[in-house]
Amino acid sequence: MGLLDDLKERIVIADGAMGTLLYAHGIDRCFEELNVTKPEEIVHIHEAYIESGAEVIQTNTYGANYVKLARYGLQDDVKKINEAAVGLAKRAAKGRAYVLGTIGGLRSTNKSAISLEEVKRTFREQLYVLLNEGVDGLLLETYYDFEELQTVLSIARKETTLPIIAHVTLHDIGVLQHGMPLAEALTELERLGADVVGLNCHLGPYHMLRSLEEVPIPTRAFLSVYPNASLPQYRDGRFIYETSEQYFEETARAFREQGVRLIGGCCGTTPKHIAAIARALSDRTPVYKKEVKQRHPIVVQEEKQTTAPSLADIARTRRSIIVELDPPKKLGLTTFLEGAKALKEANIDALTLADNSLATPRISNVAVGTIVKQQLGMRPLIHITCRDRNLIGLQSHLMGLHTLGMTDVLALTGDPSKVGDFPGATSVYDLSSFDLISLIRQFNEGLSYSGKPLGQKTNFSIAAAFNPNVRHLDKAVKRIEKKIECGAHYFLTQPLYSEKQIEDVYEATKHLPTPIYIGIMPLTSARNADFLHHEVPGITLSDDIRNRMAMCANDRVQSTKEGLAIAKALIDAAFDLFQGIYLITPFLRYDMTVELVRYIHEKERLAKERTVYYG
Ligand SMILES: Cc1cc2nc3c(=O)[nH]c(=O)nc-3n(C[C@H](O)[C@H](O)[C@H](O)COP(=O)(O)OP(=O)(O)OC[C@H]3O[C@@H](n4cnc5c(N)ncnc54)[C@H](O)[C@@H]3O)c2cc1C
Ligand code: MET
Ligand SMILES: [Zn+2]
Repeated sequence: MGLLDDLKERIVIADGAMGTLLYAHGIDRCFEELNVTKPEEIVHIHEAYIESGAEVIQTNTYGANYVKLARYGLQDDVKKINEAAVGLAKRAAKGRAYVLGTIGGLRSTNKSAISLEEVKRTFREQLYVLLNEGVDGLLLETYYDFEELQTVLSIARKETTLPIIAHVTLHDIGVLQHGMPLAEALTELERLGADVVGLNCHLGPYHMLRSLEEVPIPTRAFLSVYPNASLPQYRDGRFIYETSEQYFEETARAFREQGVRLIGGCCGTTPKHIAAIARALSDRTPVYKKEVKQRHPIVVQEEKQTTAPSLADIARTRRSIIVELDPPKKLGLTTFLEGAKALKEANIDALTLADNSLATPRISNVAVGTIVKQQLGMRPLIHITCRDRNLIGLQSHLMGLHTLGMTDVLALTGDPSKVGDFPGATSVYDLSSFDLISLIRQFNEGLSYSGKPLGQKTNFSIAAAFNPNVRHLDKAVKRIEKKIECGAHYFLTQPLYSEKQIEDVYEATKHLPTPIYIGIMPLTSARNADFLHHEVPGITLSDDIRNRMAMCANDRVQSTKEGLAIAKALIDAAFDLFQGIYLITPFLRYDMTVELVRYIHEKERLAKERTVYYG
């Protein structure tokens, strides 16, 4: 008889949390290291769960993988820690309980931070140790990212015929992080060969029950659930979980009605919770039938389509000029608004507004964008970085932009705080630019990050950054290809300072379907040129350009003229290759960008005249 035979006959009780129990005992570092340094404590916890009624226990290896152990400098101890864990669980089980080798998910919000290759490598390393040590089955748990779970489950299924339990983790009731319904996910896990499918962590019993109400009893696999004890409370600098055991007893019976066969606990649960489950389900009788609640169809109101074409569409069909005018670093908008007005009169397609560029605080670009839109009737393109807002703040920000009717956004990782005025400030980076682009695309489908319906689809047109000022242009192009896969509609480049570079960028990107706005920023002085050349990573100015600026070093009028002449030559180089031109206004010197806008329009007019004249 094995675990699967038992599950065929009856409900099986599993253990509860390890990590939060150790944390409650005052341990606030690598829990898995204790397999080696405090083995008795781990054995003691396993025993407590078995004595409470657990027939299945899991090794203390949730985070015993290369990536997570590296946070504690223990990356070389993957084998030692996993080997020890299996030994301790077996020692405690003494044949009274099945021992599952646990492997936890790596990816959370910042999906792109860990590539699938890294996921595979890390998983395999841990998997082989656990299998070699003779576990009775595998528990793949706390997978927020479904792609990751599909990947590791497929690997594990090829490597072993032992029972595999595969658990997703939800942010919200009934849906995975990108909106996939739970029932669909569990069916897919069954198809990939999991013997037991279910969910663990993050949600307490109430939300898990509501999630399971929409899940049919699987045909071949068994259903499992490991709820958290409750939502955690933050008290006196510590996280605390609280639930009554009575409540756990009641919910265990309700889980039985949902067809659950394997039931344990996740964060916050203790041997007392497991004892409560065992009491509630003392006869272990399963149910074979249930009524499945139909998922409410997601009501998504189509966003009223704006009649204005997107900046991507504009650049596909005609010359398009967008101009960056940074929100001021000091209070007061007089000069800024004069500049915006002058640019509007010069006839630009949009005003791009940076998000605290160079990690230095400026008046919020949404505040400035609102004024520009409402008072001047201009089209703002709002830059959004992942530096200053966490996943909550970013989503709230996007909802706010949608509400204000600002649909043009530039999704960026953003300059790190280290480079700015407040180097000690945190750079949040819950998401990278890739994740942010994907998030905005998901908003356009009417779903929040957690997969929850937003009630409406947003209508964002998504721009992304392209930095050709790198040693290997092909690598930068690969990055933008990845951004296109994530959902980017068009690109804005960093400022370029050589005609040859503009041609190289054209050659390297002409296969792409997305328009590119070429960045051009006029030089204002010799010092400005020297700064860019020597201190801004990636930017190189030719000797000729620096000499030209140096020749008029102390003459503002001449410097402006020379800076504009250089910029115009760059515009000439870009003109026939790219329809989109992105002018960057240096130091609120809008007189310079206004002049360049006029120059482009004039060039355009002459080009059209020539076409008419020559046919
Ligand atoms: C058009 C434009 C507008 C910008 N606006 C703002 C703004 O409003 N606020 C602000 O703070 N910053 C802004 N920046 C700066 C930007 O955040 C940094 O230049 C950033 O490094 C590149 O853009 P990203 O944030 O999309 O980074 P991503 O493309 O997401 O790159 C993030 C990080 O990955 C690494 N990386 C990037 N390219 C490569 C490569 N080829 N090879 C290896 N590693 C690489 C770098 O460490 C980089 O910092 C802007 C940049 C551009 C081009
Ligand atoms: N099962 C593991 C533990 O209890 C992981 C829980 S989810 C973070 O420590
Ligand atoms: Zn948990």
